[in-house]
Amino acid sequence: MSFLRIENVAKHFGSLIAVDGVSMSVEKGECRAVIGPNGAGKTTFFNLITGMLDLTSGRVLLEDQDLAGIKPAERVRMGMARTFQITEIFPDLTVRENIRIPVEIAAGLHLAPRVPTARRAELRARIDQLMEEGGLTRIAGRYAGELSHGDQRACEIMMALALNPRLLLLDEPTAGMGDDETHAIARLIRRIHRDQALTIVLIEHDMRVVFNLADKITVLAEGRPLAEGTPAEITANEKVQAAYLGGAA
Ligand SMILES: Nc1ncnc2c1ncn2[C@@H]1O[C@H](COP(=O)(O)OP(=O)(O)OP(=O)(O)O)[C@@H](O)[C@H]1O
Repeated sequence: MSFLRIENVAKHFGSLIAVDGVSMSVEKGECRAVIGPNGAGKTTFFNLITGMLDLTSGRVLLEDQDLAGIKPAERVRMGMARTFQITEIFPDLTVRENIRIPVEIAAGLHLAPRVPTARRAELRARIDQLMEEGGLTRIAGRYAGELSHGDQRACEIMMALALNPRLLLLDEPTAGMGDDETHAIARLIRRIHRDQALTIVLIEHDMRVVFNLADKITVLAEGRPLAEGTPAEITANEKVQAAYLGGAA
């Protein structure tokens, strides 16, 4: 049984076919990269997995459970967390306040009028732990909106992790970053993947990051599956070279 199984999914927007017959099986603990030229359907494919878009056809199964009809918020409760191409954090809150929100949600205490003292200490410890793991402790009191792009992304990733996901979906985690920030985020993702044996699916344009992190790669082109394999197999694949790595991106 694959942890996440996508069966022949399609998404049509009127006459435009954004995703056309894509299947993918991801094993527990795997880091899978989804790559492809601009407009290949990667983000649409993600939105079909998280339930933000309804499928035109096909099936998405998490641990053999068909997710048809299950809303995005419920999928988060089932252990699916994601980050977005454009970072989604609260700019007017500090880093610590940002992390506190999903920690409270995960504990079932968000906006609770009274939090028992014992649980308050437990929440504080969890927030501290997440900030430490994300390299955020040094900037805990800074407003998120004032941070560098890389620190904002690290904050967003740790917010997703605060929900205790079993599957983490990352949409272009290094988009718009310079070399140093890209390396820092790639290191963070590798550490999370290794330490927590988390299943990760990421869309990524930076091939150094993809080849560094991914156990397997799925290549999309014009909404269709083009190839799937290990980084070495994808590098050697002539169809991929022609359609993508050759410069079409
Ligand atoms: N809500 C929508 N309505 C209509 N068309 C859409 C919608 N979302 C995406 N599309 C179209 O579907 C196709 C695939 O888009 P998508 O954003 O999934 O590609 P992508 O591979 O993620 O691209 P990029 O790498 O540029 O982010 C594109 O032609 C896009 O214009």
